[in-house]
Amino acid sequence: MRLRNVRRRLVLRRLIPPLDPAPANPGASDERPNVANSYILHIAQGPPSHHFGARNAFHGGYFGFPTFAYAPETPQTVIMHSREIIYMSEDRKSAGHQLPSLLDLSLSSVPAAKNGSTHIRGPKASWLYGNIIDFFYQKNVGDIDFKCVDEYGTAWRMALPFGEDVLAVVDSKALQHVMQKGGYGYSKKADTKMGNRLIMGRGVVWAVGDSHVRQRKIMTPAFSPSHIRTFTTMFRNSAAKLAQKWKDDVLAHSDEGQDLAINRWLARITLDIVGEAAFDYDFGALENQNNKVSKAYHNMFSESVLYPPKWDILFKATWKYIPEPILEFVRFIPTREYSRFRKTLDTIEDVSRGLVENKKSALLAGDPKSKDIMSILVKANASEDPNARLSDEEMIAQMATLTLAGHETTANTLSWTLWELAKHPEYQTSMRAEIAAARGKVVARGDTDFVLEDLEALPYCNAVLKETLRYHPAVYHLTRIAVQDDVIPLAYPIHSQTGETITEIPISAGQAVLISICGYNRLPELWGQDAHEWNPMRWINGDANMEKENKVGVYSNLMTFSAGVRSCIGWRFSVIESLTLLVELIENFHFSLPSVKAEIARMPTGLMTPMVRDNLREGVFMPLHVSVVHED
Ligand code: HEM
Repeated sequence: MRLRNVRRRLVLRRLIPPLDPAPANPGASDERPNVANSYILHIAQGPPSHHFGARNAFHGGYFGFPTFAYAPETPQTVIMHSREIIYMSEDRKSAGHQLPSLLDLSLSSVPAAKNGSTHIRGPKASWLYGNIIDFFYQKNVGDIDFKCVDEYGTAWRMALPFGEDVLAVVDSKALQHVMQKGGYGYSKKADTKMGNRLIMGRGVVWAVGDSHVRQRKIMTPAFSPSHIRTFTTMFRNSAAKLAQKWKDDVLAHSDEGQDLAINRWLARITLDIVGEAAFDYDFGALENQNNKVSKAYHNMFSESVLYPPKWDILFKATWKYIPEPILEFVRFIPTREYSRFRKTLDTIEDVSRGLVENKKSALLAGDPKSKDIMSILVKANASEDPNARLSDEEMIAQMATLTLAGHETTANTLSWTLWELAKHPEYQTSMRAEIAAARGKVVARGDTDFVLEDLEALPYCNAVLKETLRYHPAVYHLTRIAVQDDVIPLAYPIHSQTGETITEIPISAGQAVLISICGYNRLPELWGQDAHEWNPMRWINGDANMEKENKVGVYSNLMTFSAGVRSCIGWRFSVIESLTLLVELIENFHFSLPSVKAEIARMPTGLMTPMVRDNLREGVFMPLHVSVVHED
């Protein structure tokens, strides 16, 4: 450690001219900053949200350099202590520049971890690939996480390529600290951010720092509980359309029912639903599976992300060193992943561009009634306040974001739900009975269909959905990077390599953290000894994780929709939509395992994707036998 510091200082002296005596910290403290531990940054002039010259930064720790950046236009010296900017030269201040917000710092300016989590136990890893290959080639998503929890407890150490250390956590207190209390203290990694950009554009999933704060704030009203409720009738109508389609066309000539690739139908209906809710636009996916948007998304992840080539794993590990404007060009690399992402994004952006223009004209022509999400965003854009507006590019990106984030994940969750129900028909029977009883009440009060309160009062249906969200979280991992030095507390102590008990983990700025959603959702300490079983009764009997002290996640103490300032904005949308579809399907159809035996695997395609083990070429595939429920 000392050697590394000495090396750092020597390199620093050679690279950077001597500093003036260090100024007092302009903040509350009048202590002189410790220049030896400071980082020197030359920043470029730019608009307030510009990620200044730090884009051009070397990532310190790897080569033993301090974090250092140089931008040739109007360079500006700033001294940073850790990630805090403690000094800005007078000429810059007198030119009206302010100390930039911490949030504005690009990830590439984060110094690499100093101590990391080296005393924490973890599986062996190769220096070149870390444990990444194991993750991409695991038989079923979660295999590695569950094994590590068994062996090391609620936190363990793994590696990313080129020996970068990553701290994996499933501990409730740690996750609460990192995701909720930490606010923006843990940001997205450069490769994750770029990955988000490639599939969704520069919308809210991609944005970090101030840009995220602004985008999220503008979008939040469109996802308020009261607004999402207004979609219930549309969800019900769409569910009824799917049921009718199956009865009239698909199953009409087979009394005994037949095997269906239910995932495809679910992807089509959830795409139509998000189209209507987000743009008031009918993608027409249910009627026409060859419509261009459905076709673009069909098997997008399984055909691009599954089993990535090794060169690409290493290539992505270098992205944090590459300035973002240059990284943009990876879109044009003619390999299966980058071409597929680019073509899909271009397709949805084309549709969105036209719709944004139509919405703008409709609003100008005085159509204030539209309740779809895009109309709300276009209306928000009439604000005088630039912080309450989205650019056209951002608006288009939000649409690409909502279309992808809003349909694949929900369709995936519903596929897993019906599969579990096919294996556990007793739950279908209980659900059908409670739906029939509720239907009786609806008829008795003179209504034609369920309202949201009726659906929310169905114990088995809600329990089955929650249990599937716990057991098969569509997004199973998130990665973050610590913006500043921190201490992560643990609810469940672990043992270090030398056998000491560890109750908290000090980390340095730059430390990568892996949030194992699938691991947390199956932690025996929280969910009981049967955590690895799909058992909806835990929600009915009250044995599910009811932890109050270290509550984490936005829904039912699950991590499935993440937590904190970047939690899933669409979780309510998804839960109500899923419940609506599930109730309609169980009321009208029986689901059982297909006539041809198929081993369903949880494949790592970026999402936890159901695929048939012997038929991976088919892509996402959940074949189930479906037959119509006949009234007695
Ligand atoms: C079962 C269904 C769903 C699951 C499991 C899910 C899961 C997640 C997770 C884990 C995140 C955090 C991602 C990250 O930090 O990188 C997220 C973010 C997000 N989700 Fe969902 N989601 C679902 C459905 C939806 C729906 C229906 C919508 C919209 C209609 C939606 C829109 C979003 C958006 C916009 C974000 C980004 C939030 C931000 O960064 O501020 N999701 N989702």
